[in-house]
Amino acid sequence: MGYLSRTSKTLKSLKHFSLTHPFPSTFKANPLYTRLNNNNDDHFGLSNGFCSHSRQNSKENCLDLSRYPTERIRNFSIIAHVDHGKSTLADRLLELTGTIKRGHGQPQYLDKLQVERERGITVKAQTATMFHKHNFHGTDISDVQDQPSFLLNLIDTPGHVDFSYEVSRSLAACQGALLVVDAAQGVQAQTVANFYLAFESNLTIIPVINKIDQPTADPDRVKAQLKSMFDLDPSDALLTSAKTGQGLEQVLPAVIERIPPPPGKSGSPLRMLLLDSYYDEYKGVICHVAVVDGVLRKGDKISSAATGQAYDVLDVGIMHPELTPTGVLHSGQVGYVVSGMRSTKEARVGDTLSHNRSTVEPLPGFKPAKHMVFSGVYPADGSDFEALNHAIERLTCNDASVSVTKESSTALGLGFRCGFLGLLHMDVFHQRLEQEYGAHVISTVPTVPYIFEYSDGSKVQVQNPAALPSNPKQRVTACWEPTVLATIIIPSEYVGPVITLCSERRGQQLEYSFIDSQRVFMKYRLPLREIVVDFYNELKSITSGYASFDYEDAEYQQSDLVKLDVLLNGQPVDAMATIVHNLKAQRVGRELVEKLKQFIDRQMFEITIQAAIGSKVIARETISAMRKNVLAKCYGGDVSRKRKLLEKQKEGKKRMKRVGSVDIPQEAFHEQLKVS
Ligand SMILES: Nc1nc2c(ncn2[C@@H]2O[C@H](COP(=O)(O)OP(=O)(O)OP(=O)(O)O)[C@@H](O)[C@H]2O)c(=O)[nH]1
Repeated sequence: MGYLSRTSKTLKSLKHFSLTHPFPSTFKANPLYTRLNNNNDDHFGLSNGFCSHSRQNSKENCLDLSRYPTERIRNFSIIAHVDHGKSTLADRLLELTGTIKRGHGQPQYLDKLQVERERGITVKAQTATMFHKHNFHGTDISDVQDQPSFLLNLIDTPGHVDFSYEVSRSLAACQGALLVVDAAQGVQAQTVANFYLAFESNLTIIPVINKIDQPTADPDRVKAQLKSMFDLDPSDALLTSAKTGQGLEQVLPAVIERIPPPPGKSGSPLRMLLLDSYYDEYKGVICHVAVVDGVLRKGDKISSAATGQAYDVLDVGIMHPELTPTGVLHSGQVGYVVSGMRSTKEARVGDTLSHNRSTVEPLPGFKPAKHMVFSGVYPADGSDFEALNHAIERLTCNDASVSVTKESSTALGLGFRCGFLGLLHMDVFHQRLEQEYGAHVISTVPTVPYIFEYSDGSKVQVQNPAALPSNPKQRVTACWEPTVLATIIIPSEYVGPVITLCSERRGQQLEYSFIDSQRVFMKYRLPLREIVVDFYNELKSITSGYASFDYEDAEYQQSDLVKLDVLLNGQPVDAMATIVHNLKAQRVGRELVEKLKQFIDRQMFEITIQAAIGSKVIARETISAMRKNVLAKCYGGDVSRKRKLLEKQKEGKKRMKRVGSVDIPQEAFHEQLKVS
C-alpha cells in the first residue's frame, strides 16, 4: 500500500501540484539519485527539465508528449500476492524517476482513502506516468543528457482476490508486468492467479524477488519455484528490496529492455479503451483511458461505441502522478479525459471511445464484473432512506463494480440490494459509506446468487432469500448454487486439517501436488456459499497463518437447498431469511436462534425466536420478559388488590407480545454472518 493507492482528490491535488521536483539533499548524496536527477527528462522541452512554478498555467504546453512515439513508451503493471510489496516498489520507482519526492510521507498520505490506510490494502488500481532516461545495452552514450528518454506508465494493482477484476482491467492497458514475489514467503495463491492473468493476456512477465533484506529470505528457493510452477527462467529474476533500495536500479532498465512497446498506430483513426472512471465534484466524470490508435486532443469531439453518445474533450492529460494536463495523448499512452459526462454510468468500463462520426472497429473490452455476494443495505434509521440513496449514488460513482437495486423489507423498510465482488469488497463499501458519507446502515446477511427452477419450467436467479416462497417444495423443482475453483498453498504439515476443512465445506479435491519439498498446492471445487463467510479465517487459523488462498468463479452445480426463516414471536423476519444446504439446515437453525438470543435485548414481553423451514420449526429459544414491579406502590394492604394488579400486568404483556415489535440490533445481523 503506498503512494499510488491514494485517491485522486483532483482539484485539491491540482492546486498543490507543482512541476518542480526539488530533490532533497539525501537524494543528491546517493549516486543513483544523482544520476537520475541529472537524468531528468527533457519531455517538457526546457533545458532544466521541468517547467518553473510560475509557468504552471501553461503546463499542458510544457509537456510535449509528441516526443514519445510508441517505441519510447512502456506500459506495465505490478502484480503480486497481498503484501508482497507492490505498492512499496511502486513508490520507490516513482521516487527514482523524480515523479514524487523521496519520503513523500505523511502529508500526502492524507489524500489516501481512509479505508485503504486503515486496512493497509490497496483497493483501487492506480496509474502513474514516469519519465526515465535509458541507455540501451551496447550503445555508448556516456552523457545522461543525451540518452533517450522513455515514458513509462506504471499501474499498481490490488492484491486481494476480491479486487482481481481491477487487476485484469489494468492488464488490458499493459504489455508487461512485474510479478513481485516475497523472498521469504515464496509463491502464494494470488501469485499463481495473477501470473495466469498476465500470461493469458500475453504480457511479458518480469519476476521480481522482493524483500531480500529479510533474514528469512531465500531467493534461490523462490527462483526454483518460479521455474517449476511457471517455467520462468531463474536468471531473469531481479532481486530487490523495496525497503532498503537494494537492486532497484535494475528494475526500470529491465522494463525498458524486456517489455515491448505498445502496438498502436498514431496515423490510424482514434481508438481509446476506457479503463476506469470516477466522479470529481468539480470536474465531473474523469475517465482513465489507454489510447490504442490515433491521437486525442483537447477540444476534439469523441463518442462512445457503447451508447453512441458524443462528448467534447474538455481536458486531457496524464497522471504524473496527479492529473497533469497535456492537451494531447498519442497512441500507446495512458492518461485521463474529462469530457462532460455527468454520471459514471455513461462511462462504461471496457467501452471504446473514438472521434465522433468516425467508424472504427470497437476494441474487445472486458468481461463485466461478476457479483459473487449480495446483501441488503438499509438505513439504520428508516427515515434516512433519501440520505442513504444519495450516499450510495455518489459512492457507486467511484466504485462502479457494485450493483444496486431498490428493495423493501417488512422488517427494515426501504433499502437496497447490492451486489459485490466478495465479502471484503462488501465490507469496504460499507466502511466507505460510513466514513465518506456519514451513512449508518444495517446490512443483511450476504447471500450468493442461487438459481431456482419452478414447476412451470421457469428459472430465476435468487439474490434475496426473502424473494423465495417459504415452502419451496411446493413450487421449486430444482436448484443450483455457484461454485468456485479454489487454489490453496500450505506448508505440508497442515495438509490433514485443510483437507478436513474443505470436505466439511462440501469441497471436491481436483489437484494435489508439491511445489517444493515443503509446500503443497491444492485445487478444490467448493460451493461459493461455503467460502464467502469465514472460510479464509478458519483456513488461516488451522495453518497458523501460513495458508494462502485464491479462487475464481466456476459453473453452477445442482444442490439440495432450503430457505431457512427466522420468526420472532411467530412473525417471519424477511431480512433474516437465508438459503442453506438441507444437510446443514438443522445445525445452522439451532446455532442461529442461540446467537440471536444473546443479542436481542429483553423487552417488557416474552420473545420467542424460531428457525423454520416452511411450516416446520426446527429450533426455538425464548427470551423472558422484563418484569416491572407493579406492586411497588402497594404498601402492605389487601392481597386481592395485589393479585388484581398482577393479573392486569399479565394481560397487558399478552397484548404487547401480540402487537409489540422487537428491536433487532445490528450486531444480531452481524452474528448471523458467523453461522454458516
Ligand atoms: N523487509 C521488507 N519489507 C517490505 C519490503 N517491501 C515492502 N515491505 C513491507 O511489506 C508490507 C506490505 O507492503 P505493500 O507495498 O503495502 O504490499 P502490497 O503488495 O502493495 O499490498 P496490497 O496492496 O495489500 O496487496 C509493508 O509493511 C512494507 O513496508 C522489502 O523489500 N523489505
